Amino acid sequence: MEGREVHLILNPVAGKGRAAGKRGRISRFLDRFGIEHRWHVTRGPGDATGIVAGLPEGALPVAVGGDGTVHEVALACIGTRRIMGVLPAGSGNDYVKALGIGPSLERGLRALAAGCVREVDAGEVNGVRFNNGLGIGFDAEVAANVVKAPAWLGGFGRYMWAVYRLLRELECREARITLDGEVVETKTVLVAVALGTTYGARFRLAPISRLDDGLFDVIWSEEVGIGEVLRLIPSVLRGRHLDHPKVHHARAREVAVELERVSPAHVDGELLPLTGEFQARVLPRALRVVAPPGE
Ligand SMILES: Nc1ncnc2c1ncn2[C@@H]1O[C@H](COP(=O)(O)OP(=O)(O)OP(=O)(O)O)[C@@H](O)[C@H]1O
Repeated sequence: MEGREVHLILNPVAGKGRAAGKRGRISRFLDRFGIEHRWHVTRGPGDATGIVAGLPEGALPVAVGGDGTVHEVALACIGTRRIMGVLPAGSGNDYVKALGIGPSLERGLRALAAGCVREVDAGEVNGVRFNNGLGIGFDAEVAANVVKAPAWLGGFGRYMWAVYRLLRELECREARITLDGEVVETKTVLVAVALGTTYGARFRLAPISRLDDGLFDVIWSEEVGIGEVLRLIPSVLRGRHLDHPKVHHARAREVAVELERVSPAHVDGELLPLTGEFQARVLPRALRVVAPPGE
């Protein structure tokens, strides 16, 4: 990190407000390593992207929050040469799992001090960029309902609350999925177009995804009922669902998904405008992130 001014982009409400309390520990750690830093506190959704876009060239923004904050910082860095860092401090810390940092703030700080930079893939769907993944269908309905869950349940608890609430109205949709020109027709409960491994605070939907292979890992189900989804949930938590006969996996650079009806969808947990047509493509190694070296 030599010579680079570190700009910590803190989302004070992340982690149910606990992120703000980590400020002292982070500053002490960086001071010990002689890393100059400045704090920026976000004031609402979208603020982090604007703050990072306004930083001088060569400054290194570090998202201090959850996946929403990482997504907003990444939006200002994808496709530029700007390097970003991540210090996990949210309720959902999915992206850091794929980066090899995991949910530990200590590991994030050590990675920052070591200063190893990885070039990783980003994605774009219908013109919207993302760093971790696109989810269409059930996954996004859950993301939309998580906000209604009681805060005391925590990130994973709130996600499970939404999953069980939505199971009663579980719906599979006719879908035409095109993977680098190969067409699959199916009826599905969800299609995940993944860069990272983990979604919804703990679901290892794409356990074998790599961040720098230039490919999406696409996972989709065939038509499934409530009982099957209930049985699949523990497998997805452990990342063991890919050998289930109704779960499919493929890799592709370009993915199109056409649904019979509009469906909720999200990128990195942020909801997209309702549509039934999705055109996604990988942006190979378009993002530079401070992270432990990849294997
Ligand atoms: N000052 C603020 N007040 C309210 N919301 C904010 C503020 N700053 C940022 N945000 C928004 O908070 C949202 C959630 O942040 P983030 O994902 O980083 O934390 P989290 O604890 O993991 O949250 P969640 O569990 O809701 O995903 C982001 O979408 C961001 O835009």
